[in-house]
Amino acid sequence: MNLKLGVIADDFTGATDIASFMAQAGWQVIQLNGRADDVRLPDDTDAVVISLKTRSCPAGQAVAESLEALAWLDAHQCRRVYFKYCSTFDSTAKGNIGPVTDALLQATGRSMAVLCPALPVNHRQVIGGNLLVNGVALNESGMQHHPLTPMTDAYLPRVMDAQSEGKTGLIPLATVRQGGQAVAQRLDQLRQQGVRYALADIEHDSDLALLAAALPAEILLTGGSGLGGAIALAQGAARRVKTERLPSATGRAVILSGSCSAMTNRQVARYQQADLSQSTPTDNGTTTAAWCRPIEAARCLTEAHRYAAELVEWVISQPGDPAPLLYATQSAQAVGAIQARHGAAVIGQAIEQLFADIACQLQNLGFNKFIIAGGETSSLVAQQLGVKGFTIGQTIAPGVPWVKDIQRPLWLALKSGNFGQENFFNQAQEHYQ
Ligand SMILES: Nc1ncnc2c1ncn2[C@@H]1O[C@H](COP(=O)(O)OP(=O)(O)O)[C@@H](O)[C@H]1O
Ligand SMILES: O=C(O)[C@@H](O)C(=O)COP(=O)(O)O
Repeated sequence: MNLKLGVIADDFTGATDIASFMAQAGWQVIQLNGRADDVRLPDDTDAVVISLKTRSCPAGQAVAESLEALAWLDAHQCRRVYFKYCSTFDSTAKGNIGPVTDALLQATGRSMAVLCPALPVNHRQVIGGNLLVNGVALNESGMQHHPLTPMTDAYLPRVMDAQSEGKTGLIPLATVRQGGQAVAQRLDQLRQQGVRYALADIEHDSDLALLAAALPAEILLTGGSGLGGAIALAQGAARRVKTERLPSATGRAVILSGSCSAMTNRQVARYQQADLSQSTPTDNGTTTAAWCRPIEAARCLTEAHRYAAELVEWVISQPGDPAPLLYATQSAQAVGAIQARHGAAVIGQAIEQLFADIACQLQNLGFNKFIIAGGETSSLVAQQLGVKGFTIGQTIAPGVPWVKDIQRPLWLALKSGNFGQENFFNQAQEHYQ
């Protein structure tokens, strides 16, 4: 095995995101659940993406699991390592992007890392070191309300320096656009200034292409999925024309939404609009379509097992088309009130676990398609479904492909909180064959 790129991703939606961009560029990509030592990789594998759930866990655990993943990549003769984190730089106050980057730098013997969260196709740009989401500053984009990793500062050098051992410097947009030599000179200059992390300004995909071509091999790669896709393209990956596989129309599907991101809120609202004549009242007096059911957060704490069984019964009693949706998705205000009552981590984990329990029971009952919204949610569900690895299928929306369990006839769509159009849940179901 001689992998061109090995990616260590801090959650599962992020992993499918970067895997899909590299696959679209023509690479053979396998996504693994952790180290997955017993998965046999196809001989022509170009890149492996190791999916972890390390975005919001304690920094020490994130470092340890990332180093284990690195050891696996080393053992598979991986030429280049990429640490994939969120295009909105999601991290807690204590990390984990900084600590993991520092640990990977030390373990790989490199002195500098590039930071490149930008993903222009999904409207994430870095200009003057500031991260813009849909044209507004990160801290005004809705990400300031994230349940686990609220982002309250758009100026990334400050965010990175607060959680890492080194100092961040900028590769300005003009330098990126001058290409290879200018970027190399800027990296040298930053190195002489004692800078350890070089944050790249990126406005368009064309800037990513220039950066991908300019970065020397001794720089540790870190960032969102945009740079990963650009690296695959830069290496002439579009040599393979693949027929992408699609989920089978036979077998049942369910949608589980544990994301409270702004776009997921709109997607859940849109999915319920399909036929309001069939709406039913919910406990808080609002109405929801017959195939959609909100989760009552407190019951995940007080009677988790009974509640999971009740929700499974409800899912299997639904006609199935459209796929039933269970959602914990709520507005930032409602989430704030729930967290104040129960604690953010406690309630977050309880809801994730409820979804994972439901998914496992439904899988045992023959469900073969799972559409999951939310990175932490998707990560726990995929881990507990026991998926060892995934092959990458057709793209539903930029950064969200259908993926197939490498060993079983089981399909998943793992949707990052803010990815996809408003009608994503319907779109995902239009891909069956
Ligand atoms: N109604 C709710 N109240 C409190 N926390 C919630 C609620 N719904 C979901 N959560 C938690 O919020 C977190 C959302 O994170 P995640 O799944 O990564 O979504 P995203 O992709 O939008 O970041 C999860 O831990 C989830 O369990
Ligand atoms: O880079 C991205 O934006 C995504 O790949 C990602 O990591 C999103 O995280 P979640 O919204 O928590 O799924």
